[in-house]
Amino acid sequence: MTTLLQTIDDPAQLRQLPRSQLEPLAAELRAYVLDSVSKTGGHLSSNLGTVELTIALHYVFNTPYDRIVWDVGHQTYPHKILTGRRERMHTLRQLGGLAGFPARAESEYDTFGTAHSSTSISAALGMALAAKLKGEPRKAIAVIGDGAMTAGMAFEALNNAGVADADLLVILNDNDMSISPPVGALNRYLAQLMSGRFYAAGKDIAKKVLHVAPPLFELAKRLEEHAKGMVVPATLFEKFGFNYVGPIDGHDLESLIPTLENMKQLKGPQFLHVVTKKGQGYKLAEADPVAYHGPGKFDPAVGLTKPATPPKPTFTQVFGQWLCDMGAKDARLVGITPAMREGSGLVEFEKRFPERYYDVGIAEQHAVTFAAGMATEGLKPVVAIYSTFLQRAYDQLIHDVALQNLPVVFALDRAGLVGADGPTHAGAYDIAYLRCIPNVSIACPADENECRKLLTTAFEENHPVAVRYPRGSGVGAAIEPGLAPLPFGKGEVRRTGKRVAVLAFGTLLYPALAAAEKLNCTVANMRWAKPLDLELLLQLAKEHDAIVTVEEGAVMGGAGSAVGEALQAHGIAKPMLQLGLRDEFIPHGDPAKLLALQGLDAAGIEASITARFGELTERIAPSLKVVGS
Ligand SMILES: Cc1ncc(C[n+]2csc(CCOP(=O)(O)OP(=O)(O)O)c2C)c(N)n1
Ligand SMILES: CC(=O)[C@@H](O)[C@H](O)COP(=O)(O)O
Ligand SMILES: [Mg+2]
Repeated sequence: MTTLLQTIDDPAQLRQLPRSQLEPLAAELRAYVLDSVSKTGGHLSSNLGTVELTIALHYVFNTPYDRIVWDVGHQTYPHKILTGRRERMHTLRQLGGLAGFPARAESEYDTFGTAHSSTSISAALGMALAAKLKGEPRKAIAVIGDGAMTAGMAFEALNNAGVADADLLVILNDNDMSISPPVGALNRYLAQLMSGRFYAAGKDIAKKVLHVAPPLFELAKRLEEHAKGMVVPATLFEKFGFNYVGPIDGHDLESLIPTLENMKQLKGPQFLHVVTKKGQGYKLAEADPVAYHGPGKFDPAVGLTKPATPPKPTFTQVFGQWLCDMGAKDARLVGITPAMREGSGLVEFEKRFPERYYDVGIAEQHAVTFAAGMATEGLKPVVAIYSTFLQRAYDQLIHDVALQNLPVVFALDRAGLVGADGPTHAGAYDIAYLRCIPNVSIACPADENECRKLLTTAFEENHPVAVRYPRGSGVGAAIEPGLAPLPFGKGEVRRTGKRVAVLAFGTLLYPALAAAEKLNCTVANMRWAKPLDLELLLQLAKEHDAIVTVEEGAVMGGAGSAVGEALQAHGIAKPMLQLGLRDEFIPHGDPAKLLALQGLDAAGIEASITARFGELTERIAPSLKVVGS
């Protein structure tokens, strides 16, 4: 039997449905999302929460002519399903499959690529003003979550949009959650809006917007009424120049559709506040939206389960443990996260040291300058941040931390390829973007034990140091429990071979060792991309005919470039091969496969060395014995 959902390959078909069929459609869509995410893994709670909103938006607006920009984009699975991608949902976040976020290359309905948060209002305002300049009557809609709304960028856009003569609709999807429970004064304010006498049942609100009034007129009227003490104060969003409507129930199509239909006719900046529940409709996700924010595969009948045998600790866990241990030893340590408590491994630290734990919201720029301020007062801030999200705070890193040479530790998680999230989240650039900043050092641990030790080294230094480590686990090195550091700026030789020296930065040391074992190359674990261990480098250059560098980061400007620059500066001309991430955006997919495609697995490294320096190498052993593993 054909289901209702199967009849929708395009939102134009959705718009033909009678209103009475939308609720059954929502039920099917929700079940489809749950079923497909349980088979592929991916973002779940946020998608279960946007089912009705997605239907209502495509039902009321003439998409793709009207533009919907989804903030972060991790809530767009219902949108993907309704816009012709239903049958490809089983490929989600896999190599060659659908992306986990909106992607312009994937569909004309994905009007703007997102994944880093809080860009939607800016982008939609740009679209709205472009439409105006071109004389096109299209609408632009930004859908932004309460978490994403905490970022400075969202407020920069509101500030601009509130006085722009643009037909922009901002929809605040307020589920009272970020990935973890939301933080900050804005969250408190939104809670007040919901609990106070502003709150009205959806249908009443729908009536309120039935008469189409120019927003400025509405605002003037409200100000007048306020002066007379007749109404509650204008909301923050009205003060920003928006016509504010809400809050309304974001799961009630009978509220959403008439409200959107009416707001569609209004001119100028409009703001609709909808209230949704993260995980709506799947009891386990409703009860624990954090666990179901981005689960792996699971059986929906059972829910998430613990693996029978405990897996190797992830680098994130190694960091989290180190932070607690160092926090116990040194009361100056403070832990800072821009809204990534779980992902960055700070759950335990918050429990044990709540007074030294700071979740600042989705506010990377603020997080970095906030850390700088603390460092000026003698504290030792550790900013736990994904490599990709530190990109947001580049000026703060240079101007507020490095220029003043402040001792801030950057625990740079997700360095290198991250897999299913794809190019938006890959930590490909940190070595390149950090290396050029004076005073900043960069440690690249090769395994879990080194990670712990290098964090200690970083903490003991009196200047900014980043310790970069990848998503997931490494080789499973035994972790020494103490807090002993490794020497600052020093690497080590891990294998002595002939003629070709392979210099590895980070976890690719292990495939490099495997490749070198076959070709009888020397391998150095360089550990620091900055400062380079010059003594070791010059020694290796003297003793070998060729140098190969290996890193899980962009080749351009990366650690290999640093080696080339250093050799040149010392007047050493050596044939060099730089292996790392190519100058391209690397798609989503299984990280091991992606690394292999980049030629960064053992076989790829061996093949590249053979292709370039084959005559210098000796093929010595058929086995893949890895030194030190
Ligand atoms: C710049 C940036 N920082 C952090 C993140 C990680 N992140 C993804 S979703 C999310 C929470 C977003 O909360 P909200 O906008 O309320 O959406 P919800 O998850 O509640 O649906 C965070 C912190 C990100 N994507 N981009
Ligand atoms: C959408 C977003 O930015 C996060 O949910 C991210 O996908 C989390 O990534 P990790 O799974 O690596 O923590
Ligand atoms: Mg939210």
